[in-house]
Amino acid sequence: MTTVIQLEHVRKQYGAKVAVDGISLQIGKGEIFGIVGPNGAGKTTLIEIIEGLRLADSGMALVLGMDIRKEAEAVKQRIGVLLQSTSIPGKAKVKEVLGLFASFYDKTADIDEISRIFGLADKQNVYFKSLSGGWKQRVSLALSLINDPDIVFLDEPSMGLDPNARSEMWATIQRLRDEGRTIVVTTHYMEEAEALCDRVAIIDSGRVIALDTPQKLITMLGGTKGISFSNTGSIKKESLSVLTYVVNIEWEPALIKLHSTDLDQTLKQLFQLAADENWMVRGLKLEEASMNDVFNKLTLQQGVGVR
Ligand SMILES: Nc1ncnc2c1ncn2[C@@H]1O[C@H](COP(=O)(O)OP(=O)(O)OP(=O)(O)O)[C@@H](O)[C@H]1O
Repeated sequence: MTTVIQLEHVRKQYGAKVAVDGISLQIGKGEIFGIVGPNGAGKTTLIEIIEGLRLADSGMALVLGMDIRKEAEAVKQRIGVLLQSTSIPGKAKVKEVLGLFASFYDKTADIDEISRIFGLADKQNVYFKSLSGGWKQRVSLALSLINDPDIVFLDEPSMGLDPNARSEMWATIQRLRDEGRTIVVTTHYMEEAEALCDRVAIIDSGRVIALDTPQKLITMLGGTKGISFSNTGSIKKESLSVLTYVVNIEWEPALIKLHSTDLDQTLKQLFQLAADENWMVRGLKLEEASMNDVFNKLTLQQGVGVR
């Protein structure tokens, strides 16, 4: 894997507040790399250091082999950044916005091709401010590619999008990755990190507290899995104590939910218990651990509340 972003002990402090506390990591060419973490974890500060918008106090950030401290302008020509729609002039038409942003760069992508990819061909003469949120987001994404960048930074790319538009956005981002670009995504949606990212770094209090593929993080740290079934009235709470792999029971009037460290063994024991006591397991649902569980477990372990 060719490394396109290399961070060594990057640190940034605002007064007494350490926002980024000695982060080292590598991001490879052609990966979708997710950065997640609670509010105030240091994500924006870290990303803006990599983009050359903020200066680290110490440490080294190499982007496409260039030291961001010394070659920020050269790096900016080769990266794309998803802008908030408020940073885009509303009184300009879509084609004018695309032309304006293209003029900032030495090398530009084919604007007609980009317009086609994002379905903007029919919107060229529409004023940016009159577009809906989803269309504005498409224009923002098109702008982040206007210089045909090697690395694209997407901060909350699907914020405010409906589920269809979100899936479409994910498919587009995956296509960009398949073209060999590197995508760095920050998100507060754990299902987005799980569905979209090849690797995810969980950041808390300025440090990387976990970094791996979503599946490995889930396997390593997800731990328990949920089994729920109807509380039919014929089940006694005390008898569930024979379920040896169950670490927690949520007992509600209509539903019983078991958290188990071994799904298969618990199912076997549950059906055995039902047969022994002559009741039925009705409305059975299995719940796999998710990135949400990983995030909550890790960030709560650090003693920080989550959003
Ligand atoms: N310009 C600044 N001056 C002073 N403190 C700052 C500045 N920017 C960020 N901070 C502080 O640094 C810490 C990290 O902030 P940062 O914005 O990087 O976190 P974040 O993970 O992006 O948060 P969020 O998810 O809320 O956007 C926070 O405590 C924040 O208050």
